[in-house]
This record gives sequence, structure tokens and C-alpha cells, in this order.
Amino acid sequence: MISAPNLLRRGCSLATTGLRRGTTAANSFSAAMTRRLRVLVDMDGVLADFEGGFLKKYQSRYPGEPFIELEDRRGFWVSEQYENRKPGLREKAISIWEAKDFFLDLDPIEGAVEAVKEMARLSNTDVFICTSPIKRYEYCPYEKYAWVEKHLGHEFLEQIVLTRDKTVVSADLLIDDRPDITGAELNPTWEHILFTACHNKQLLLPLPTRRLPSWNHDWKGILERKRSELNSSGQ
Ligand SMILES: Cc1cn([C@H]2C[C@H](O)[C@@H](COP(=O)(O)O)O2)c(=O)[nH]c1=O
Ligand SMILES: [Mg+2]
Ligand SMILES: [Mg+2]
Repeated sequence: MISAPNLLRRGCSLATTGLRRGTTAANSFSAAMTRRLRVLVDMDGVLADFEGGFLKKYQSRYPGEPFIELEDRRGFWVSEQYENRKPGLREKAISIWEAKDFFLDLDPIEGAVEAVKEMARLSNTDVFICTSPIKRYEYCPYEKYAWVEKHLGHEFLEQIVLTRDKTVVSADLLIDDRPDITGAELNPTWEHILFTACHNKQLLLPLPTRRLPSWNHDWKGILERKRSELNSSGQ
């Protein structure tokens, strides 16, 4: 049995205040307290189509250079695969996402906007957009905020976490297309759900990593499973 102060510390909300006849005060209190689920949702490759936007602008800016079809993309780093294709393409690739309007112009990934809005409306669920800006900061951080406002609405600006180290952010789930998410915290609180992208679709995942193949798949099931795991383990 978790104590009331502990429940409150863990972000539970008081769903009802009445005590029903035949139940102990402790049981009623416990049943009335609901653990909130905190979900981090990545932006590039999960909400915003970084890969598609990159390829379109790269081809238009460097029409004579070789490019990599999305179905042939392998590995998280676009810059590395381009450099391997032809030395010198790393800088050309980087110049694309360092340019003004790159992040703002990205199209939403199919189903992402509707799914995240719906996720945020679920009761006992808090959704944060957790995204890593590039270090060349002239445009990227501003444009990430502007993208969120444009596609998700002004109220979502409260939900943005910009960080280059997602391991130090505390949550229950992180939905992210990057397979290797490491940082200062060796044991992040979140469970990583790998969002399928062109660059990671071939990967065999080490257990127990789970995938969300797209926003048309059962993301609600993933949240509900996590919620019941946390409830049954008393966390
Ligand atoms: C593919 C690729 C990406 N980046 C940058 C672009 C974004 O700012 C981050 C990825 O952010 P996420 O929160 O993990 O989605 O990385 C890069 O610098 N080089 C690349 O090849
Ligand atoms: Mg990403
Ligand atoms: Mg909610």
C-alpha cells in the first residue's frame, strides 16, 4: 500500500472525495487517487517529417549531387550516410538543416497531429514534446516553437522540452525514432518506444524495446499497458 503523501508526490490526482459504505478509508483513498501518465513525444522523425523535408530541400539545392532514397536510408545520422556516399556531402547535408525555415517548413508525419492532440485530451495523461535542437541555434529553437504553435496550437507551447539530453527528463514513456538514446542519466525513468522511421525500420531491437510502427497503430494500447504496469507495480 502506498501512503497518501507518496501518491501525491507521484503526481496522482484526487478523482473523488466521497467514502463509500463498506470500504476502509485507506482503500477508498487509494482507489480515488489516480497515477498520471507522463509521455514524452519526440519531434523530428515522430511529429515532423525531418527525412522527407531534408531530401526535398537537398535535391533542390544540390541537383547535381548524389542522394539517398528514403527507402535506402540506414542509421540515424543523415550526415554520416551522405559522407559515406561521397566525401564532402556531410557539410552539404548539414547546410540544409542549418538553413532558415528548414524546421518550420517540415510537414507533419501522417496522423501525428491528431494523435498527439487526442493523447493530450486523455484523462490522467500529460504529454510533452521532447526535442533536441541543433547547436547552430539561429533558427532551429525558434522554428521548433513556431512549428508546434502552427500545427498543435498555442496551448502546446507549454508542453515543449528542448534538450540535447533526454535521459535527464523524467517521464514514463518516450516515443522517439532514435534507437540509441543515451546521456548523463544511465537509468532514465522512461521506457523508450521506438517510433519506426526509414532509417530504423531494419533494426532488430534488443528486448524489451517496443516499437510504434506509425501513428495509425495502437498508440493508446501502449499507453494503457504502461499505465497498468505502473499501477500493478505500485509506482
Ligand atoms: C539526422 C540528423 C539529425 N540531426 C539533428 C536534427 C535534430 O535537431 C536532432 C534530432 O533530434 P531528435 O530530438 O533526436 O529527433 O539531430 C543532426 O544534427 N544530424 C543528422 O544527421
Ligand atoms: Mg527524432
Ligand atoms: Mg491530459
